[in-house]
Amino acid sequence: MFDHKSVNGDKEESSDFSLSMSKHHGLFLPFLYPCLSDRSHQSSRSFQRVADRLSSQRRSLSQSTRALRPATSPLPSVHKASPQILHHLSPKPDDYSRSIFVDKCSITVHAGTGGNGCASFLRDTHTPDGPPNGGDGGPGGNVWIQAVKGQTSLHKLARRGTVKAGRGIGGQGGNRGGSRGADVLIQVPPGTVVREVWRSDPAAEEEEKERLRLGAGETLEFETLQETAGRRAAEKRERWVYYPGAKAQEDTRLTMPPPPKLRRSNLAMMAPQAPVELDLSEHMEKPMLLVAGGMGGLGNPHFATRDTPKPKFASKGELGVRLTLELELKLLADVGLVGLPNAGKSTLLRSISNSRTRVGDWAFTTLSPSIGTVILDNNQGRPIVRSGNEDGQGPRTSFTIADIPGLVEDAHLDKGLGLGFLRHIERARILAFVVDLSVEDAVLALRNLWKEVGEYENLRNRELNEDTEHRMVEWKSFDSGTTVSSENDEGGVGMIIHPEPARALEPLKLPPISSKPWFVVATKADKEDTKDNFANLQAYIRGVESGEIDHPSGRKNGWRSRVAAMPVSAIRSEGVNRIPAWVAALLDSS
Ligand SMILES: Nc1nc2c(ncn2[C@@H]2O[C@H](COP(=O)(O)OP(=O)(O)OP(=O)(O)O)[C@@H](O)[C@H]2O)c(=O)[nH]1
Ligand SMILES: [Mg+2]
Repeated sequence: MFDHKSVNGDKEESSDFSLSMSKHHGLFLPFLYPCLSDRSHQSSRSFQRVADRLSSQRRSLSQSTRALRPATSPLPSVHKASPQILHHLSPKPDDYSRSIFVDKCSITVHAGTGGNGCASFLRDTHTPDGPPNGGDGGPGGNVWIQAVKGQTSLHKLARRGTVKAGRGIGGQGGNRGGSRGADVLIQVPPGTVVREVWRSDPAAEEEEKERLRLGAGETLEFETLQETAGRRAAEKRERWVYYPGAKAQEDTRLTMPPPPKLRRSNLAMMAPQAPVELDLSEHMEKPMLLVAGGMGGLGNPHFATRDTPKPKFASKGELGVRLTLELELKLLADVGLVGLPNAGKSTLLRSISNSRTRVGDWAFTTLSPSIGTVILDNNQGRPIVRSGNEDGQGPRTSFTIADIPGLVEDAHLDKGLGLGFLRHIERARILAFVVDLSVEDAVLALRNLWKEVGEYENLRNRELNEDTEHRMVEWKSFDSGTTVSSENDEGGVGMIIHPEPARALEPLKLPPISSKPWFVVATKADKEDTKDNFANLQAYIRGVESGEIDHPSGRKNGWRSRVAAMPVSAIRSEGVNRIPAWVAALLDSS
């Protein structure tokens, strides 16, 4: 049923797919609630087969000694010590792995500085005072960026803070050029948006200064003789290296040519134009150049003239470009688990993925999102759930699930763990609403969750509009261009700031939450007296799907095709194997 053709291919098969999807009302029940099942659906068989295979595979992996209960037997209430509860799903308080998750960070990137040129002269037995033969310095290292599958968080980069490429090696005597500095590669998860906040580009800044100095003329007039002397002395220090034999005093008296213009390497043409704005939504086979290293300095033969045939100086390597970038995950995971505190989200995540997130019988056990990966493979190189685009990147072998900390009422007013966590919800491709069947009316719980999500979305849109208006006003007060000029009191000369001050970035634009595919996971179905609650929930979902009942977000064009409610007992790992197959099919069709 979930093969490639049925998802991507011809009409007939896809209609079979949607038919079988729409018959889910009978599909998910026999496992936990046999009396509610509708046995007439023949199309559920293959689905059941896939789920059973996943189930047997997982059972053998967890080495559970649990005996399967006959499907028709009544389900007893759960006790902590019950041998039927899988120990990794009801772990001891300290049995969890810490997950460090960062979805937004800012880093400073330094392209490598070029190596210095060399000032040396040929010396051998027959040539005591030979011609200049200093080699050029090597260029500085480049910084590359690549989105790679399998990465889920930016925490490593956030901790690193600054990424520096290697410095070019200086030239040597005998016309030997220095080697290139070491490149660095920044790896980010697919779905990362990279935006430039600040840039210092010595070559561009010098060009700009030169243009203003020559073009406007005023600046030169204002420069006193003392200032000019100061500038030249600074240039001597910053732009030149001297032959070791040249005496310190001689340095200052040397008549130096004007320093060579700062150059850009050919590679720099490949780097994205300033300001950098990249949306790395897909896995990249090859890295992409972010910023090229500075050019190496020139050796002393470059400065030999008729008047100075043996220059005792060479130029220094050029400083590399420095950037401050803001990295933000636009896509957190394929599925986001949304539910009240203590609903059982972490247990569910542990039962279907490799995650070892913390589980506890109290609210707010999970304090920051953690991501689990669900492998759709039978560990023998064959996908157990066939999914993925044939013409795209081949079959899908896994997907990711984010355990988002519990939502409470008025979370959109920053209550509970607040807005930060609502922000994560809009970064999941599919939403899985987790409701606890044993606590309260599941329909009410679902509607409250949607209400919070909807309120947050309204709030965010309002903020976004206000922000845009604010920006428009601010924009008018500045001159456009690379320099920022502000009129002084007398309405005189503009002030030129190099490098440009940091930019304020707009919030990312993301698709509306109500348009995301969603489904409901009704957990703790093993507890007593949950049957009616589930039946109500299922009737509600059926109504939403058929359009008789409004979308729970209250939006007219909210996503309502193929909505489902699945009863599961995460703690016993019962009913959960339907989730991977369902998600894979949703991912394929969205
Ligand atoms: N009987 C039963 N208990 C469950 C089930 N799933 C989870 N629990 C229990 O419910 C409690 C809360 O589970 P968690 O997975 O920590 O809940 P959570 O939604 O992650 O909670 P927060 O992290 O606080 O938002 C734990 O004591 C679990 O053992 C289930 O399917 N059946
Ligand atoms: Mg949790």
